[in-house]
Amino acid sequence: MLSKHALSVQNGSLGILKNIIGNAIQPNSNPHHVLLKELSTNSINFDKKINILNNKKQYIQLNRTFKKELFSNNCIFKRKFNSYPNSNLLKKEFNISFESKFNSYLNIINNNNCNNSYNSKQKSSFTLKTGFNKECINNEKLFKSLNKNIKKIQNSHNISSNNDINKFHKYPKQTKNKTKNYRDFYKRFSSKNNNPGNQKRKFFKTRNRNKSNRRSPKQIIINLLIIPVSGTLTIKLYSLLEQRFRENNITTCSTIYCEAHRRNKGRGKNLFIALEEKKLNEEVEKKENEKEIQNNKKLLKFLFSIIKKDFLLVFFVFTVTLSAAGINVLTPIITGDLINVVQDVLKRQERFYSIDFSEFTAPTLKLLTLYITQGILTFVDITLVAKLGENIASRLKLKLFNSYLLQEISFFDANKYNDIITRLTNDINSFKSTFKQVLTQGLKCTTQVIISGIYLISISPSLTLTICSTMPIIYFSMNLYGIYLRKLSRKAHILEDITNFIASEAISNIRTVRSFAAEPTEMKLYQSSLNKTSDANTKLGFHIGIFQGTTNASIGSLVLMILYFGGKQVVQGVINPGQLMTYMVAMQNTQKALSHIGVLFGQSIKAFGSLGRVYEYITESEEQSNKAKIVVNEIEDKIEFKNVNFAYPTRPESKILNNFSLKIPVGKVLAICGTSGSGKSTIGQLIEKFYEIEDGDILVDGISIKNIDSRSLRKNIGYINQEPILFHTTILENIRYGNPNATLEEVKEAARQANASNFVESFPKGYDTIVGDRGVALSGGQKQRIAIARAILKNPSILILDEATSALDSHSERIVQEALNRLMKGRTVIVIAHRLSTIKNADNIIVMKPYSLLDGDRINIIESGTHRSLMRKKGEYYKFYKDLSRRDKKND
Ligand SMILES: Nc1ncnc2c1ncn2[C@@H]1O[C@H](COP(=O)(O)OP(=O)(O)OP(=O)(O)O)[C@@H](O)[C@H]1O
Repeated sequence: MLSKHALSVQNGSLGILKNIIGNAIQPNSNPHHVLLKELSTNSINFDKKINILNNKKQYIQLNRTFKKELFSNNCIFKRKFNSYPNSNLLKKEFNISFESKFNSYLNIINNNNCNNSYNSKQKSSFTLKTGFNKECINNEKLFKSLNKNIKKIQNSHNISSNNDINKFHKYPKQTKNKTKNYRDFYKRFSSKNNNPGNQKRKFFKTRNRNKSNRRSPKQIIINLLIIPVSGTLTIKLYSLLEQRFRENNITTCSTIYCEAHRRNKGRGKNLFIALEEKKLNEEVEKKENEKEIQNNKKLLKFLFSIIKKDFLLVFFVFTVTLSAAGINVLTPIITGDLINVVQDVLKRQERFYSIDFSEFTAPTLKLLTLYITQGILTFVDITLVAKLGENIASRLKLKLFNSYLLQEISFFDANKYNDIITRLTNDINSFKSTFKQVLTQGLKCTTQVIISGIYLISISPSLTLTICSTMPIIYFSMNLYGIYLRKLSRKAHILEDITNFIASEAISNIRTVRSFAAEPTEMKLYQSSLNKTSDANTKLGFHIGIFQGTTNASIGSLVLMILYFGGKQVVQGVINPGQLMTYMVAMQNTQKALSHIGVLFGQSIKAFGSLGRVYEYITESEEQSNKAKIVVNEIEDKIEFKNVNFAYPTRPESKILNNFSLKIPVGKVLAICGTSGSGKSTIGQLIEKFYEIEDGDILVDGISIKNIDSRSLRKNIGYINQEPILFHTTILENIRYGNPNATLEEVKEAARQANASNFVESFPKGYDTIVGDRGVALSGGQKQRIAIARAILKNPSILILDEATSALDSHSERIVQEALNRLMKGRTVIVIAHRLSTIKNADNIIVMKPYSLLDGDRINIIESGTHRSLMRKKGEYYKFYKDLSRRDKKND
């Protein structure tokens, strides 16, 4: 509230200040009064405002002209203020520090490039709207008392009401007599020691001296001629320039003011903010436009690079399409010829000549040839375009899929699964179909419109003119309605997507739905969404009906018009009946082609958008993969975290690791334990290079992980977590995922070592058993053992076990643990707390705490050492160990 108020005051003040400076407030309204009143009544608000402005400084850029103008104005203004004879008395009267307020005031003006130049009329309307006048009215009493005081002061100092300040204002219009005042002012204002007392004294002193002292002719010339003339000229020039400047800016100001007015529902208080926002928005808009142009250029280049591989195909499609368009234009002409022949024959029949049907043969044969050629061309066209479309779509899909596989893990955190898949399917498919249509229909329609248009004019220019005057009205109103229809269709599509999403989510989580007995809830949700979709589709159908009906009626009316006006011309002998027929068909074709072009235009914009989305993902992954990397074949020494600071890219504000340092020597076992959310799994993910670190470094054998090729690094790492994900394929293929070249024997051996062979062989189809989507057809322990067999085949030098057995019952856990123990032998192991025995025997144990729970700027590791040393310490690890052993005993 206060800040709004302050803004209003500031805006109002600025306007007044500008008016004072620009002499828009004439002598009777003493600028001091206005300023002093304002400063005194709004002292708190000014302070507040200054704080706001300081925070906003980064948004403010000074316009050079303005800066200059304000600077010069400040000087004049400051002089005026300082020249006031009794500012000290006023200070006392209002008990405020004028100097500081005034400086704050200047600060505001200096820091802000406000283009509000107003003339006096604008000023009054502006101040009225900003509420500044209200302030004045509210403080009328204060103002009156201020005036009284000023009068007292003036009387006590014998200063007439027509005081020097007012004379200064009048200066540009002053005549010879007033030159003296200017000179006095000039001297006084340029004086270094221009405090009010001194100035007053100097003023009278100078006057007296002027009377008594004689001057040299040179000095007289300087005083009487050069100073006033040059001064007058300078001021004239300045006011001229200012006038021009003001005129230029009035339009801007009123726009800004309207904006401010609108934003504040008519109160018009935030002019200043509106000004800043407008400028900021303009800059952002400009940058965005430039960026969009650049992006479109890149996109076209990308599209060209995709299409150019099928250059020959594109060439054939063009040729065939253009030929088909030519035939489409020729058909009505030949039809017209046929009609003329019929008419001739009929005329002759009227005159009792014998009928010769052979005359029909030529145009009929011509028409037949055209229809057959058109059929063949259409066939070739569709086949070629289908091939071209598929080629382009496949290339795009391959590129996009490849980009997905190369994306950083953070990409999958930031983007929804559905969006990712939609771009691969819907977006590319929509682009493909539109591309095909634009290439064939678009090209065909455009050619047809051009050739038919010329032909129509050549048959009857007057008829074409009459028809053309009505066609745009029909065409544009239909297009407008078409936009509305597309909006409705988009809405129906979205609702349909939501309905499908509700169904797919319920089905994919059917176990959860069942266990919570949530079937009725899901049903209700689905039904309500279905109802909405159905309503939207019904509405769409209704409007499509109106659209089609109106379109048909309009086309009918158009045909009628052609028949009416064309028929008249036939009777007048301007055109023959064949030409009328040709005209009618050609016009209908043109009209259809035009509406088709309109639809295609809308579609191509959408398709371009789809391609843009695909391209965005492709370029993102190219940026990732372009970073050159060092290949590591084997990790021989150690992995070292060096002062690592990390936050997940999707949640940059919550820090997970703070100044984290840790050494993991090769061949040793490191156990990480600590409270949930402390970042244990994060360490594993960083070693896998799933995320880039912000600060600090992770060194693998002394090489920064940033420079290491991710794939070569990951080949050395085996990651087994609580919930291993299997592919919807056979057990054999799932185990082989660890090493695609492994033989069946090697797979079986890995399964044996992972304690998986028994249960696999008990299945009727053995290793060929399909595990179901994400392995749903297997138990948790079985999935875990398949994952271990997979890791054994991969043979990694580093193993990360992230709570690998925590979701299993004690029997399965024992079996899996046995397999894990076998897997761990001879490898560097990072165990994220799960089994007491593993933790106990680890070479090093670290205990972590979430960064958010740490006091001050501490690191996440709160304890580290061997089991013995930590137990002796009886700290966090001791508590954790006791908890875990109690839980284990309970489970047993
Ligand atoms: N992909 C992610 N995006 C954003 N934040 C994440 C992501 N993964 C984890 N976090 C956050 O990072 C913090 C540490 O998570 P992490 O999984 O490393 O903890 P943890 O110690 O392994 O926990 P737990 O023992 O419960 O598995 C948590 O606050 C979590 O919410």
